[in-house]
Order: sequence, then structure tokens, then C-alpha cells
Amino acid sequence: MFSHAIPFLHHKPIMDSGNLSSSSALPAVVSAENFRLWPLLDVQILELSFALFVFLAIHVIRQQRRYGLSVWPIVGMLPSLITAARGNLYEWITDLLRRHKGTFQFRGPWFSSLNCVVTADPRNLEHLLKTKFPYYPKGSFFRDTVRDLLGDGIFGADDETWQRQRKVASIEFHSARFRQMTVESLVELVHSRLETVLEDFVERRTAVDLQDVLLRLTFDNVCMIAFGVDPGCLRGGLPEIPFAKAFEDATEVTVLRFITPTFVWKILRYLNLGVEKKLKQSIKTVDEFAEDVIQTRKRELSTTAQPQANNQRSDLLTVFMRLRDEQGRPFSDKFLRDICVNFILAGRDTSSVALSWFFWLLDQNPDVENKILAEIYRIVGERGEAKTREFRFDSLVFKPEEIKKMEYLHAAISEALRLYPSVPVDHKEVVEDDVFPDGTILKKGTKIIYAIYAMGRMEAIWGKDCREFKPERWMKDGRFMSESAYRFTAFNGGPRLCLGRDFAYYQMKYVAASIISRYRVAVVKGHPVEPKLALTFYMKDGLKVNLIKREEGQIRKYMKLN
Ligand code: HEM
Repeated sequence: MFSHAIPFLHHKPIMDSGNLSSSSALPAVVSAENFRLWPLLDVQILELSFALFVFLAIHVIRQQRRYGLSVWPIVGMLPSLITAARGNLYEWITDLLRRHKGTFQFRGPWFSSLNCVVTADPRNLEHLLKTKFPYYPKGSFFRDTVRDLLGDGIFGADDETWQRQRKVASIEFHSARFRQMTVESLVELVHSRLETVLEDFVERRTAVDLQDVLLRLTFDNVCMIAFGVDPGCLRGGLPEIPFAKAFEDATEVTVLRFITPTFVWKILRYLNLGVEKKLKQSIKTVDEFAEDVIQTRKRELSTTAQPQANNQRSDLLTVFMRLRDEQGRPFSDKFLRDICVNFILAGRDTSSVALSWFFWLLDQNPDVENKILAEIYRIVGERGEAKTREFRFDSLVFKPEEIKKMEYLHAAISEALRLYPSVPVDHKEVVEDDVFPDGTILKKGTKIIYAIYAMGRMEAIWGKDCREFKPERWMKDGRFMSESAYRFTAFNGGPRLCLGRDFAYYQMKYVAASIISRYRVAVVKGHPVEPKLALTFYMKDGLKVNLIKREEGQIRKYMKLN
């Protein structure tokens, strides 16, 4: 920057002095006396520029020592961040955190919203997620950024608005009715849709993008849970569903707002230009879909034709429609829409990307795959009918109690989430001056990023083998052992612990066991696997795999059955 500034300051006098013979070319105010001063001024400017340069160089070096990164005037650490974002940003953050013993301060450009404290220290996580929870809300910056898409829904909400939704949804998520719905919806999706789609790829002997198929499955599944409707993304031919596409587009553009200066996206929104125009259109499609479902459900619930069927409904939309607010009034259609849209966002891609990383890891760790298979066969083998010739292992429909017993599979999925958490970084805001347990001083308004991906790679937390995929680290005496939410933060922790965690484990285990028991999943050789920069930890190029069908005869031989 300053190497540009110096010649610029010199140019004018040098050019002018070249025209000395022609006094008419000189500005009237430049006298001969003034001209004798030019070389003097030149030297002074040069000296001043040099002093400024030295001062800045010392400043940058000092800041580099203090923060571990160059801090440039005006743009702060942004150049390093941009360079890192071209490679693997999450590894870059991990490396910085390791060098700074778990916490570092990022200095963004002046007047930007990028100044923040980044931490992977479990003591700090417990402090902000639990001990001092009320002092670390999502905050107004987050809420304003996501409001157009998420409205007053649970994700951006704080205080009473959050509490009310959390309480109702929490009761519902733990109810027997809800559990039954999740079990039934998965049986329907896996055996009527997923199996058909995968079988089609096997017959055509073509590779399948497993991440895409899993995303479709979890999108349909979460819509069944939130709205009580199936959008049909996993139907034959894998059609493009306008609601699903609009949802995806709206999420992508909303994420872009986080790295765009607020005034820029607000102007674009006001003028209805560029990505903001796209966001508006996508939200319109989402709203129309929601409106349609809400009105249809209202009509269904008001008819007396099927009272039993209506009472059985346990999707979130119906549950919240039956409730009344503090004044005894039903919730507005807008609030109902917000609740459902937030749950869809929470559950649409988290489980599917986790499963994609899990299958990728399994391909590199055949010993783990064999142990999972052995566990499945052992558990299913306990069924009396499993020993008969009519029983077929390649068309298993697991019972909920069997899924629960699969503890090694539970450990393997947790291990995949430890290394590849679906939400790689999360954020909070400080509402009052505070000090982290590690001594970091926090000023009111500071943004906190907790680096969940980096936490899985901290030797201080997981030991020297932290980068290895070892489900055994979760097992003790043949049983799964859970870990503190402040060390394993893939599902967040404290009062805002993921509401869908139990459901997500059931869903992931059911889908994984159903696929593994039917096929060996082999990642296509040379397929590039790297993370995409997004809110969720997608694989940038999906996960291309070939499916190799397991032979019934081999399974029976393996199980020593005839
Ligand atoms: C592997 C699967 C999943 C992972 C790793 C995961 C992870 C997370 C994380 C990190 C948060 C905190 C987000 C934040 O506050 O910024 C969260 C919140 C939440 N999750 Fe999950 N999630 C998963 C699946 C699901 C599913 C399937 C559902 C619902 C069907 C769900 C529902 C929620 C809800 C409602 C919240 C908000 C809780 C609150 O703010 O009180 N999640 N989840």
C-alpha cells in the first residue's frame, strides 16, 4: 500500500519541474521562491514516508507476534482470512488455535462486523453455553441477518420467544407420539424410496452421489416432522422440487450476508438487486408452500370427518396450531410458518452431511465397517426367525429396539461427527463485559466464534491420536460412553443443546444400518473430497460412490447359518 503512496506524492513536483523553462505551464501561485523549496519538501516527504513505513512495519510485526497473524491498517487480518478461505479454512483456524493454546482474537477490517474472539477451549465453551448462558445470546446481529428467512423462529430467537418454542418443541420431541411418527416416517422413506433409488443405480451400474440422495431423504423426513407433509425429493428420477430448491437458495444467500458488510446487503435488498433479489424470490416460494400447508391443515383440523386421524397427528405444525398464546389466542400464520421453517433448516442437512463423512471414513477403515456389520448381524441374529431359510438379511427392516442396541454404530457415527461436525463453527455475542476462564478479556458486544471442527483436532482434548478415526475411543466394556458437550460440541450444549439430537441419532443409525447391511459403499477412486464453505459441513463435490450388493449366501456363511 505504502510503496504505491510514495511515488504518487512525488509525481506532481517532478513533472512540473520538467516544465521549468515554460513559466506559463506553472500554476500562478507557484513562484520561483516556492520552486527552490520543492527538493527540500521532497526530502521531507520522503523522510516522513520512510518513518511512517518503519512505524507501520514495526506495528505489523508486533501485532503479528501478539496475534500470530499480520494485522494490516484498515483491512486488519482480512488478507490472511481470504488466502485461507481459498484452501481449507477450518484447518487454518485449527492451526491458529493450536498455536494460541485454544483461543485467539481475529481483527477484521475497520468498521466491519468481523472482529471476534475464536475459541476451542472446553472451559470457555462451558462458560458461554451453560454457566453464563444468559450473557451470551445469539444477539441482534445474527437475528437481523437471518430474520427475512427465519423470522422469529427458534434459531435466531433469544429470551421469551426462544423459551416458548423450546419448551413446546421439547415436550413434543420427547413424546411417544413423536417417536412413533419418526419410526414410521423412516420405514416409509428408507424401504419405499431409498432402497428403490439405490437399487436403480446398482442395476444401471452407475456411481451415485450419496450426499445428494441423503440430503433428499433428510429433507423429506424433516418436512414430514415439521409440516406433516412429504415434498417427494426422494421419488424415482430424483426430481427437482421447487420448495426444496427455494429453501436451499434462500439459505445460501442468507449465509452470504454474514460476510457482506451490513449496509451493502441492506442497500441491495432495498433496491431488490443481485443475490438479494434471488433471496426475495426464494423466500416467496418458501412462504407460498408454507401458506398452502397451513391453510390445508386448518381446514383438515376444523372438519369433524376424521377426528381420530386429526388427533393422531404429531407434526410440529399441528401441535403448535392446537396451542394458545398467553392471551388465549391461536398463534399467527406467520409465527407458525417461522417455527416450521426453522425446524426444516435444523434438520434438513445436518444428518445427511454427517452420514456422508461417515461413509467416506468407513471406506478408508474396512475394519470399522466389519465391526459394524458384526454388530448388526449379532443383534438381528437374536431374532428367532433369523435362523430360518426364509429369512433374508439383505432386506432387513430394523426394529427400534435393535437400532438402540447398536452401540458400536453409535460410537462410529459420533466419531465421524467429532472429526467432521455438521456445524463446523457456531457463534454468540457478549452482552456484558466478561472474562473467559482462560483469561481472555471480553468487551460488551464482542462476537464469539466457537470452532467445533477445530475442537475435534485438539490434542489437549482427545490425545495424540486426535486425527485418527477410532470409534473405540467412545466404547468402554462394550458399551457406548457419551462425552461432555463442552468437549464434543457437535450438538451444541447447555440450554440450547440440539433439540433433534436423539431423533438425529436414530435417523442416522437407521439409514446407515439399512445401507451397510445391503451394500458395500465404495468411494469412486480419485473423487475429490473437501469441505464447502457454508453453514453446514457439506462435501463440496458431493460423494460419488459405487454400491456393491452383499450376497445373502456370504452373510449366512459369515453368520455360520445354513
Ligand atoms: C447430525 C445431526 C445434527 C447435528 C450435528 C445438529 C447440531 C446442532 C447444533 C450445533 C445446534 C446449535 C445451533 C445454534 O444454536 O446455532 C443445533 C440446534 C438445533 N437443532 Fe440440531 N443438529 C442435528 C440434527 C437435528 C435435527 C434432525 C433436528 C430436528 C428435526 C434438529 C433440531 C435442532 C433445533 C430445533 C435446534 C435449535 C435449538 C435451540 O436453539 O434451542 N437438529 N443442532
